[in-house]
Amino acid sequence: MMALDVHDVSVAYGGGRLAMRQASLKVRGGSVCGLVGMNGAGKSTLFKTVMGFIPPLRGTVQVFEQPVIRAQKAGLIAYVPQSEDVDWNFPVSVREVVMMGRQGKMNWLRRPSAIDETMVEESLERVGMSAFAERQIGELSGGQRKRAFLARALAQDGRLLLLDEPFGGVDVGTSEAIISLMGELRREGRAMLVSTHDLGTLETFCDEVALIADRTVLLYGPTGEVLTADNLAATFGGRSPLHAPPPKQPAQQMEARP
Ligand SMILES: Nc1ncnc2c1ncn2[C@@H]1O[C@H](COP(=O)(O)OP(=O)(O)OP(=O)(O)O)[C@@H](O)[C@H]1O
Repeated sequence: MMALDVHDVSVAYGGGRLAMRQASLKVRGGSVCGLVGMNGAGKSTLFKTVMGFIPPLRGTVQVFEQPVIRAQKAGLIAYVPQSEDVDWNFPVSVREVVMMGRQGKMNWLRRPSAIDETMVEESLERVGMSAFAERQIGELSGGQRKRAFLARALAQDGRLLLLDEPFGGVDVGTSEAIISLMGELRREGRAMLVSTHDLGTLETFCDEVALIADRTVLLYGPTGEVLTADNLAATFGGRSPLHAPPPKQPAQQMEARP
């Protein structure tokens, strides 16, 4: 089943300039799609559109074959924000953050059930954060902060996970733990859209990659096919970060040498 189907979507903030134009992208259930592009290319805008924060001016977004609003209400979409988007001074413990993932599933009294409690404990355990459950979020390291918000997404039990730069500022151990967790989630049939600036690791965890440039999806498809020098040059404005630039001297000049 298609977990995410973005079809011909254009959006604008506050009715101004287009921040996303005619973008299309599909992500299957049980797969990971990497999202790469320069700063300002439109990755966060795509996330916000998929979460239903910005209504498209044109086009459609479907999550597990439902309109976004319905998918959100059903708790199908879980979001792991960029660290910059979180107020780390907010007085809340790790366990409380993870419990927030259960809110959509609680009754009107908002009192956690035994299932909610179990899901929270299991999620903390899965990301190796049980020992930090009572810690205030402002007192965590960068990697621990990521793990806490990953646990919140796990507790929510979403089927489409949006991870905004999960590898930003984390050490090798945490990066490996996140990649291994993504493998488990993929085997459970969940889908993931993962934005990253770390092109070197894309092939280790992505089934597919979407290249975002100039506020649209330039291209998406199987990782090996998409990550060519030409495609990366088109995405990063001729400055492909994976490959060295071509030699400056034209071939003819070299032939003329003795
Ligand atoms: N709140 C906003 N109001 C108006 N324009 C915005 C807003 N947020 C982003 N934009 C514009 O929309 C375009 C896409 O920005 P977006 O934040 O989606 O890029 P990004 O790929 O996530 O960049 P980064 O890698 O820097 O996070 C940019 O031209 C940006 O200036």
